[in-house]
Amino acid sequence: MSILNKIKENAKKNKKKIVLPEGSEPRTLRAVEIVTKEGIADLVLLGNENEIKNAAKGIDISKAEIIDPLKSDKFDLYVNKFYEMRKNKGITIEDAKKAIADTMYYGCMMVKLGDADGMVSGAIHPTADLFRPAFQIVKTAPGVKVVSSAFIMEVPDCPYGSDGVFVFADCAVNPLPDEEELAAIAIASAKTAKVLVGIEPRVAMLSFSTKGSGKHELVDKVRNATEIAKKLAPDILIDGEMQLDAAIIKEVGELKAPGSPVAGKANVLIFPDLQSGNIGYKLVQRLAKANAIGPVSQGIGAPINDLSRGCSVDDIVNVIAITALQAMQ
Ligand SMILES: CC(C)(COP(=O)(O)OP(=O)(O)OC[C@H]1O[C@@H](n2cnc3c(N)ncnc32)[C@H](O)[C@@H]1OP(=O)(O)O)[C@@H](O)C(=O)NCCC(=O)NCCS
Ligand SMILES: CC(=O)OP(=O)(O)O
Repeated sequence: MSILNKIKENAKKNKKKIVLPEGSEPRTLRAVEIVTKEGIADLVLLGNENEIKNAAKGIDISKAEIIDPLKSDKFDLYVNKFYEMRKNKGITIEDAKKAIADTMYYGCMMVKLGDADGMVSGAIHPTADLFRPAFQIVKTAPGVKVVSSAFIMEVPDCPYGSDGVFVFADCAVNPLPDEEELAAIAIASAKTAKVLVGIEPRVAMLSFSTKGSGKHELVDKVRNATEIAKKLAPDILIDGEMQLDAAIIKEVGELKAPGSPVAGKANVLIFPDLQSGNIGYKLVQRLAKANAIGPVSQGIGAPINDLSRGCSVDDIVNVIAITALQAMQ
């Protein structure tokens, strides 16, 4: 059974309520039909009811709940909660009303207050529009330094990684992680590989250099991050710095990083910054025709996940299933 089918089957065992703030977005509505028909999750669509119903003509969304934040009897409660959370940042009650009228903020507040188990958005909003309210309302999970994101990559006809399955991070959130943040991203991604994907993580800290072959402060940063991650999580197989070929191809790994427990067999690839991470996953997705599942949020206080604006209907179904599964953990 494919990873996705496993995730969907597990999600069905204990149906969770997932809120979708982009309530009238056409791909989202088609995903709603599939998710509710297959029984993967219960869904809430946010937005103006007429707009949602018009956009859904010919699509069966009858099993989903629709909430218009502006007409909701929870509106004032959410406004007051948000005001209390952010008043020390200088916001007024009017600012709080404006925020909660935005479906992204309303959805995050539903999750925060237990009115939904998770949230998925981002088919028409850029990533920052989702993560800002998520950071402000849900915040990071206890003990987590930084929220990051990972893609589960299924590369067809690929002998590398775990039979073509990889976790790539960070591809969506942190533009320029420092050494500690990079280490935290590596540890969080190993957990995603183990818990969500069910593979034993072998984490490569990627660079343009392998074990000192290149000299630059950017290389030093990846090497230092590797040491920090190893100290923080001695039970995880992490190594670096290394180039992508040394990380995934046995012969190159043996040549460039002899004795490494990870080189040549890495299945978790940690990119040094968001430029390389975001470009890297899209290259593999588009040129190698990989299934890119995500971005899956890591280290956030509740299951809130983004989509790429280039997502397909199936991508949305997949991220909803993952979010439901995260809500069970
Ligand atoms: C995610 C992002 C919006 C955060 O932006 P930011 O400018 O740091 O946000 P703000 O300064 O408004 O911070 C908002 C809050 O989030 C917190 N925060 C920011 N980044 C965080 C992170 N990675 N983890 C946890 N908290 C974070 C801040 O500490 C702040 O908290 P506070 O307001 O309670 O003090 C920004 O990093 C970003 O745009 N990233 C790139 C997204 C992107 O374009 N991806 C490519 C396509 S997927
Ligand atoms: C993850 C990602 O790259 O998102 P978008 O394509 O929406 O920018």
